[in-house]
Amino acid sequence: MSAPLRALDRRKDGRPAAPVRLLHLGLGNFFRAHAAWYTEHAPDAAAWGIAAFTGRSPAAAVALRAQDALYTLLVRGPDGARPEVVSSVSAVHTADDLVALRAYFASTDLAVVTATVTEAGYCRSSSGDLDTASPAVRRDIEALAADPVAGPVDTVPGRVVAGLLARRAAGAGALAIVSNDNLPDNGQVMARVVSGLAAAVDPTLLPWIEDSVSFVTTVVDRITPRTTDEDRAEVSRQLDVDDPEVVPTEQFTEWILAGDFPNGRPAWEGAGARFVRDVRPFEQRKLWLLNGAHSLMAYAGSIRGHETVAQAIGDPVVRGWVEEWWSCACAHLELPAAELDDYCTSLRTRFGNAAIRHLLAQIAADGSQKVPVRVVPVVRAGLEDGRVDPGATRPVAGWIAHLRGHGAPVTDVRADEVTDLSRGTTQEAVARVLTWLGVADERVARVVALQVADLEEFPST
Ligand SMILES: NC(=O)c1ccc[n+]([C@@H]2O[C@H](COP(=O)([O-])OP(=O)(O)OC[C@H]3O[C@@H](n4cnc5c(N)ncnc54)[C@H](O)[C@@H]3O)[C@@H](O)[C@H]2O)c1
Ligand SMILES: O=P(O)(O)OC[C@@H](O)[C@@H](O)[C@H](O)[C@H](O)CO
Repeated sequence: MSAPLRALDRRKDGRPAAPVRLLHLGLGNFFRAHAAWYTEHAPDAAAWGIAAFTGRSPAAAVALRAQDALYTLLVRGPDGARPEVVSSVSAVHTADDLVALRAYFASTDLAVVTATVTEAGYCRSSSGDLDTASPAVRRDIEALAADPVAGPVDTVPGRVVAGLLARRAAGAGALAIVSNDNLPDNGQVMARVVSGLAAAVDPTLLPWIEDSVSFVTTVVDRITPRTTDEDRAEVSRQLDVDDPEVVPTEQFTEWILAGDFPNGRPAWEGAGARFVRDVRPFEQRKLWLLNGAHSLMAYAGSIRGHETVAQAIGDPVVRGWVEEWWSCACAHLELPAAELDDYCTSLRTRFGNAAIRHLLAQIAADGSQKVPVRVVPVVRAGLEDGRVDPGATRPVAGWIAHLRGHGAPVTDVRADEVTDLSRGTTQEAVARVLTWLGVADERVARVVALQVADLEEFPST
C-alpha cells in the first residue's frame, strides 16, 4: 500500500511553508495547475506562501489539510506522465472560514489576491453589472451593511468586499486583485462586481478602492481536466504515495498579465509569466480559438456521441467544423497570420492529446456564461463585414441543440432561463436564443436553424 503524501518529505528542500502573502479564492484544479505552479517555480518562492479558500464545497480544503496542503501535479504529455509535488500552498481554508479571510486581508503582508471561481462566480447580470436581483447577492449586501466587521457572506464579490472592509479598517494599505478566469477583461469584470457590491454596502469604500486596489487583467491557459482514478493510480505507481488530490494537466502553460502590484508580487516572470500593457490581442486569440473551439466540440461533438476533446477532434467531421471555426475567427484577430497559424497548429496537438481526459460535459457547463464571450463576438464581427459565416454560427447552433436536449446534459447557472428560450419549433428557439445573445438577424437565424436541424438529426446515444 502507498504511503500518504505528507509522509513524503514535507517540502521539497525541507523548508517550512512560506509566509502567506498571497490569498486565493477557488481551490479548484486549475488554480493548482496554474497560479500555484507559477508561484512554486518563481525564483523567490520561499517568500510567497498562498492561503487558498474553497469556493463552495469544503471537500478540497479538508482533503488538502490532511496532507499539509501538498499535492501532486501530474503533467500528462504525449511522452508519458510526469508527477511533481507542489508546495506553494501554505494554508487551506473552507469558504466559510471568514475569520481567517478577514485576518489575511487585514495583514500588511498580504500583497495579492487571485481568483479562479468560474465565470458564474462573479454574479453578473446580463448587463455585466453585479446581479443585485440574485438572492445570494442581496443577502451579502444586507449582512455587510448590518455588520461590516463580522457579517456572513457567501458570494465572491461579497467575500472580497468583506476582506477590503477589514483591510481598510486595519490601515493595511494597497494590494492587487487578479482574476484568472476565462473572461474578457477579467480584471474589469472583478472591479465592476466588487465596486457594485461595495457601493450598495458602504459608498465610502469606493474612493478607498480606487486609491488602494489594483485590478489586474490576465489571459490564462493550461488545459486542466477533472481528476480521474487513473491519475491517482499513476502517481501511486510512480511516487509510491497515496494522493487523492492529484491534479492532471498538460505541459503547455501560459499566463499573461497587465496591471500594477502596489504591494509587490512573486517574480512569476521567472517561471514564464509575461507582463504586458494590454492583454486584449492575446485574450481574443485564446478565448476564440481555444475556448470557442472547446465549446463547439462540447455541444456539436457530444451530439455526435463523443465524450472527450481528444475523441471529438479525432472525428473528421468535428475536426472540419473546428477548422472552419478557426478560419472565421482568425479573420477578425489582430495578430499576425503566422502567429495565428502557429497557435492553431499547437491547438491541434493539444486537443489531440489523448492522455488528457477532458470531458466535453465539463466544458459544456454554464454555456450561458461562455457562448456570449467565446463565440458571439466572431458572429457579430462577420455581420459587421456583411457576412454570415456558417463556420462561425455552428457553435451557437450546437448550444441551441444542446439546450433542446441533445448531446451533453445541461448544467447551467441560468439553466431555467436558457432552456426556456430553446423550447418550441427550431425557428422559435433560434429566434429567441439569438435575441438573448444580442445577434438577432434574419440571415443568421436561417443558417443557424438549418444547422440545428442537421445536428438534431444525429441519432442520440
Ligand atoms: N480547467 C481549465 O482548463 C482552466 C483553464 C483556464 C482557466 N480556467 C478558469 O478556471 C475556472 C475554474 O476551473 P477549474 O478547472 O479549477 O474548476 P474546478 O471545478 O476544479 O474549481 C472551481 C472552483 O471555483 C469554485 N466555484 C465554482 N462556482 C463558484 C461560485 N458560484 N462561487 C464561488 N466559487 C465558485 C469551486 O468551489 C472551486 O473552488 C474556470 O471556470 C475558468 O474560468 C480553467
Ligand atoms: O474552464 P471553463 O469552464 O471556463 O472552460 C472549459 C475549457 O474551455 C477551459 O477550461 C480550457 O480548457 C482552458 O481555458 C484552457 O486554458
